[in-house]
Amino acid sequence: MNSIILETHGLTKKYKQTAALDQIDLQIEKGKIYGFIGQNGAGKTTLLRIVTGLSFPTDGTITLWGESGTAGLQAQRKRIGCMIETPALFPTMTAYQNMEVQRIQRGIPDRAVIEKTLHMVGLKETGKKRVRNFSLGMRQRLGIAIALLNTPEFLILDEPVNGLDPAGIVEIRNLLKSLNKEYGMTILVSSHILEELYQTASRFIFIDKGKIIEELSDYELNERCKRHIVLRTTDPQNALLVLEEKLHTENFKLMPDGVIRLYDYLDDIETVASVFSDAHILVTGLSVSGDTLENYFLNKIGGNESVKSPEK
Ligand SMILES: Nc1ncnc2c1ncn2[C@@H]1O[C@H](COP(=O)(O)OP(=O)(O)OP(=O)(O)O)[C@@H](O)[C@H]1O
Repeated sequence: MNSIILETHGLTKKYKQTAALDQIDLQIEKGKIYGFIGQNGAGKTTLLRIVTGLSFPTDGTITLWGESGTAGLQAQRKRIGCMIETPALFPTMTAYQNMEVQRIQRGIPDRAVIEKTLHMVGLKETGKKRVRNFSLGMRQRLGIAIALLNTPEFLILDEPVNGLDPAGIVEIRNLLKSLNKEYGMTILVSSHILEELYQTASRFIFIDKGKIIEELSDYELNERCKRHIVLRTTDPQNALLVLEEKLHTENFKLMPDGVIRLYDYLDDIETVASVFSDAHILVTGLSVSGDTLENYFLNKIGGNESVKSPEK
């Protein structure tokens, strides 16, 4: 099955006493956008640097498109585009001129790739405008354009929305979605703020203190963060009938453990209690649950401290 682009097993990186990465097992599938979420110092950059060959692991294996030997990895890395450090842009040059410098440095023969790539990131019309007059969002898009120069199948971006204002975040979000949708690009993008990638990624990988602590789909994340009433009864089947017949809702879900999640009546929990009492169904638990994205993230990493971006 060739849908796995990147796979790591027991990937570990130690700096003296610090384990920047601790036994990371990871799989990245073709065609998805992965949000790689973790607070500052969690290990995101370290992992991305190892995948792109800028750094080496202390232990563990890494496989790219099925290749894991040194030469094989080097060959496969040509299929990756990355923006890990802020790209060195020449402020007095235009977007095109900056791209031309990069093209020559990287020995990419086809000049037409510049126009094509600038078009992909929505910078084709910037003409003679110098980069020093670009917004931060435009500069980040130019950085992404540079990462796209080798027409990669797999794009790796480290905190591309860091420091951007909401409009800039939307620009990058739309860009990543279109690269994924129109060009089928697989994307791994890191951030220390879940909210920033929430509407972009289709899968989320949470990292904390060098360990992967959870991986889930956008659907699962939505489910966990969606506010709902948690209803426990001794008779779930009849409880569902009561919801339909007395509260006229089908907006609920019976979970495998018999708990009912009700997505209506969140502000009227007393009514819910009273219809069950009238129907003589014993309710053993009734509470409102669900989290904001930020709380979900904070709970995952087990604390409030140092999660918020110092820049914000
Ligand atoms: N060259 C290095 N020497 C020593 N320690 C390092 C080095 N690079 C990273 N670390 C440590 O490894 C850990 C992970 O750092 P990393 O940069 O990967 O985190 P991050 O999740 O990318 O956070 P940030 O967003 O702040 O870059 C941190 O404790 C960091 O201090």
